[in-house]
Amino acid sequence: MAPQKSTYDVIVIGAGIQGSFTAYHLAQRHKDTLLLEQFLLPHSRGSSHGQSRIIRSAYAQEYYSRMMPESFRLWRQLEAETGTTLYRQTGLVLLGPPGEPELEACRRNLGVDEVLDAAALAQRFPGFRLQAGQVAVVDTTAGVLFADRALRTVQEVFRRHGGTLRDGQKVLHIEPGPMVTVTTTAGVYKAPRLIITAGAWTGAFVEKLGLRLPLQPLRIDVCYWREKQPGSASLGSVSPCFLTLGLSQAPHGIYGLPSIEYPGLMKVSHHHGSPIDPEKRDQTSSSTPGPDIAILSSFINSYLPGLETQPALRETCLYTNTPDEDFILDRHPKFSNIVIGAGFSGHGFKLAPVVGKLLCELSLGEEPSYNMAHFTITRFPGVLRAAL
Ligand SMILES: Cc1cc2nc3c(=O)[nH]c(=O)nc-3n(C[C@H](O)[C@H](O)[C@H](O)COP(=O)(O)OP(=O)(O)OC[C@H]3O[C@@H](n4cnc5c(N)ncnc54)[C@H](O)[C@@H]3O)c2cc1C
Ligand SMILES: O=C(O)[C@@H]1CCCCN1
Repeated sequence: MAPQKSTYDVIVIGAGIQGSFTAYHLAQRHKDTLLLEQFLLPHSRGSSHGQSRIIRSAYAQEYYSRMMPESFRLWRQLEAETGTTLYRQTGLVLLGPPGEPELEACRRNLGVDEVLDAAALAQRFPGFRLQAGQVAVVDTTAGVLFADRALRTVQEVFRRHGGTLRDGQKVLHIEPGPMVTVTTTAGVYKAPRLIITAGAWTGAFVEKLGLRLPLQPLRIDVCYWREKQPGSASLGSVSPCFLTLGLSQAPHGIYGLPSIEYPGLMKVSHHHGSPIDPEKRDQTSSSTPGPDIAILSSFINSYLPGLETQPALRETCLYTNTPDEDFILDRHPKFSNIVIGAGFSGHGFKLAPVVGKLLCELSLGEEPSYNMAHFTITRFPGVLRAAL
């Protein structure tokens, strides 16, 4: 057997959606790229699994909404390149109290004048019942990304462009230097550039490289609720995604997507979870309904009368949050040939094509295509440990 190749132009650690898109951009630019993943693919232990994610232009922060046209374009390009459907336009309803600052900022950034009241919303989307005094803003560009399929597709194209993907290899050690050495459970690899996109594991990882990043992994309970009338909230019906802003009973927001994963079951969950060590995620039981489920049940009872009020199914997923919920996309302050992409705080999937492009640009020493001020490591004080 020929000895395994061990030297590359770039090594990317973590084959979730961010690492996979980063590797895809690098390979498209003819960089000899190695993408390493600790688990056998596909897997459901990180943040990128499941069949659906929301994609929307509606963002309160202009620096994200400005990236969305390019992200939509790159998703379409991937669809065209592979002949695969990855996106379904459904629209998205943002709902909350009138004048709520985030809702207003989203409306402004969308360039939408219209604000719907309960009657207007019910006419457009019959499944929704707004509460008195609340309003809705509609993002017509929004829809659902077919997440598992998207991840598989981007990895396939990466390979087609000559990239190497090795799964079932956990990275154990990184030795910085002009040639970075990466030791895994199965081999030793070298490259002049390294990119770390290790999701919820990133904090522990970079700690060994002298960085204390404020990354908090959260365990998210994903809940599915049965349609009383089968098919009423399916992709084929007039059923949009939705997101609440500024509701007092759910300050982090409640969101939902039409029934996709499981016919007849609509996903409705909190945009929040409980702190967890990613290595111990299965040690906490999720079988007993907690207070968060009671809030969701009550929300469904009021706003989505077409659904039953007890969850039919619960799954788990991981967020990795930063304190300001903005991403970290930056070079290591001391080792500039090591780039870090982390802290996607539960909203990174839709932007992965642009994130991948930015991480690729940072790694190749190019001027990034967008203003990176909100994504720097140094916005957090005291991240560089004195010892290094
Ligand atoms: C329930 C839920 C709903 C969401 N909804 C939306 C949404 O609607 N819209 C949206 O835009 N975003 C959404 N997100 C967020 C989005 O899914 C994440 O931001 C995104 O998947 C993060 O991808 P990642 O590549 O950073 O992490 P991951 O997918 O976790 O990838 C990191 C990878 O690194 C690997 N790794 C870690 N350590 C090592 C090691 N030592 N060696 C080798 N490999 C390693 C891991 O195994 C993992 O595969 C949601 C997330 C969740 C959990
Ligand atoms: O990024 C998004 O669009 C969604 C919003 C709701 C929570 C999960 N992420």
